[in-house]
Amino acid sequence: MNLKVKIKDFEFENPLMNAAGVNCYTIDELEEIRNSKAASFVTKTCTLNTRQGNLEPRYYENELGSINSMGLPNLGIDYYLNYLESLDGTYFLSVTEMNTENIHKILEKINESSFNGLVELNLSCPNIEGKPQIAYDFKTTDKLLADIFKYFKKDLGVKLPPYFDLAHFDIMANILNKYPIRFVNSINSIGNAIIIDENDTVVIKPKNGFGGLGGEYIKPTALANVNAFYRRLNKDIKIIGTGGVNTGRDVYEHILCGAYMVQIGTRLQKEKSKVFERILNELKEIMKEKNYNSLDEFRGKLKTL
Ligand SMILES: CC(C)(C)CCc1c(C(=O)O)[nH]c(=O)[nH]c1=O
Repeated sequence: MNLKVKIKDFEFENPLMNAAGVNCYTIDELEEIRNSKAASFVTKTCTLNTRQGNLEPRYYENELGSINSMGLPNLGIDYYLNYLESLDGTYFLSVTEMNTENIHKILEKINESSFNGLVELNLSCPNIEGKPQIAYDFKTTDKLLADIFKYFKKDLGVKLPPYFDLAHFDIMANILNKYPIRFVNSINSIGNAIIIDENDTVVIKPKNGFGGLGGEYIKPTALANVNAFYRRLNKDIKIIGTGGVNTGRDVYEHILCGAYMVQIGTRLQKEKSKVFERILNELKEIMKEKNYNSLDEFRGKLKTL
C-alpha cells in the first residue's frame, strides 16, 4: 500500500503533518514531530523578530475542539531558518508579518537563504487598521502575490482562512490561478468565535474572548473549502487540507475532497505526536476495506447526488 504524496518535485511518505501553531514553537517540539510517523512538519508561523504573543489564557480546548488567540508568539525567522537549513528532507516554514512591507522583507530573507523546503505564507495576517485580514481583502491579496512573484524564487504556498460564500471561492481562485503557487492550505481556524464557561465568562483573555475555532467544530467548513478550491484551482496548485481531523476517516474525507497533505492541529495538541501513528493506521484500514492501494485512486472522488 502506497501512501506517498507529491507536491511539485517534493515527495512525502504519507499525507500527515502538524498544523502551524501546534507543537511546533521550539526545535524540541519540531524534532518530536520529525521523529514521529508524520511525513513532514510546518513551523509555528514566524515573523522577522521574536514575539511574546498575547496574555494568557490564550488557548482553551473542550471535547468538540479548541479556541485560541495566541497573538503569533514565535522565536523569529532566524531561529527557524537556521534549524531548517540543518535538516535533510522536506519541511514547511510558515511565515507572516504585520504588514505587506514586512512580508516582503521576511520573504527576501528566505529567498537569499539555503532553505530548500516549502514556504507556507499565512494570509490571515492583519491588514491596516480597520480593514479585514489580508485573505479577506482580495485586492490586497492580488497585489501582494503579484509583488512577491517578481522576486521570490523558492516554493511557496498560502494558508487561507475559511470562506463562506461561493462568490468568494470564485474570486479567490481566479486570483490564485494567476500565480506559480505550489499549494493552498485550507483552512485556518474559523475566526472570532466565543466559548463561555459556567461562570458566564469567556474562556480566553485576549480580544474579549474572541478567538479562532479549531477541532471537530470546523470539519464541515474545512471539507467544503478544500473541495471548493479543488474544483476551481489549476491542477498544479495542490490542496493541503486542515481542520477537524481526529481520525483516519477524517483524513480520508479530506483526500476525497481533493487534499494532498492533511494537517492535524487541535487533535495533536490533545494527543501529542503518537496521534500520527494512530491516524495513519486508521487510514490504512479504511483503504484496505475499500481496496485502494494509493491515495490517487480516491483523491477528489467525492460523489454528488
Ligand atoms: C491570527 C494571527 C495572529 C495574525 C496569525 C497567527 C494565528 C494564530 C495566533 O497566533 O493567534 N492562531 C490561529 O489559529 N491562526 C493563526 O493564523
